[in-house]
Amino acid sequence: MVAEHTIPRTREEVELHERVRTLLDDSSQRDNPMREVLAELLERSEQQRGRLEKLVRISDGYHNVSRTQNMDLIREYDRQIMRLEKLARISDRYQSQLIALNEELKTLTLRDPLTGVGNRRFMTDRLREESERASRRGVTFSLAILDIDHFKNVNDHFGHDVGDAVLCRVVDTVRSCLRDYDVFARWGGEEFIIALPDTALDVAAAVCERVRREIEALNVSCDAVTVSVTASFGLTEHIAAESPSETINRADVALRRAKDAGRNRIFPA
Ligand SMILES: Nc1nc2c(ncn2[C@@H]2O[C@H](COP(=O)(O)OP(=O)(O)OP(=O)(O)O)[C@@H](O)[C@H]2O)c(=O)[nH]1
Repeated sequence: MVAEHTIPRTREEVELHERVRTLLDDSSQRDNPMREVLAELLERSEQQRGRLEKLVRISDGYHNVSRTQNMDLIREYDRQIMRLEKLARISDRYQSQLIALNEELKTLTLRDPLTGVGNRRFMTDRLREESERASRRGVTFSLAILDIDHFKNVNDHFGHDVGDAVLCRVVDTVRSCLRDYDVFARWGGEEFIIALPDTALDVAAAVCERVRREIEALNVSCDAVTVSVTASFGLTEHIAAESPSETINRADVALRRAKDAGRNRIFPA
């Protein structure tokens, strides 16, 4: 392989080189005492040039390796950045899915799965908030416990599915009679609580009467049968400084009285 000259000669250098070569090759100059010195000088100069070219080649090689290494590092860095961006996107998605799941779980723990209304826990939380709000602002709220009459008979005569259908229709009916900010939940079995914020007993009684009448007028068709039910109500107005369970207990006593008095009626505490 012919060594590539990495240090180009200038035109003057080439000419000088040729002139010295011609002189050295000239047989008439063979006995010139300067010839030997000139030949040695040329030889030394070529060796010097050879060393310099070697140095340049090593330095170029080193430069190329380090440039390749730099390029590799930059590519690796870009790859890692892309990977990190992807991870961040996945983590964002994962986080929003977790938040949504959390919300869903929270909703599930506060909802009655059959009817879709709030459950006992939901109502307990809301009543705590409502009684705090009442004492803080000096406002009132009324609370009614609604219990479907002889519901056991519905299940016993028509089956559990019909009983479930009745529960769902009663829930829809009650909801349609309430305002958006009224609070309604299934307290357990065939028993429900209605809390009416900023509502005194007489107004609450009128709301419950409308609900009672709507339930009485219901015809629930399911599994080839049509069922009608009635409901009894124990109603009370929250007393300042009273706990939610004390309010509920008073409404419950009124409900027992409504049942004892013949059902399908509203009894105030
Ligand atoms: N289908 C159905 N029945 C339920 C559900 N939860 C409770 N029950 C039934 O509701 C009935 C309640 O019966 P009781 O407590 O004796 O009350 P009742 O028959 O309504 O009688 P009174 O309240 O005295 O008028 C029981 O038969 C329970 O099995 C439910 O989610 N679905």
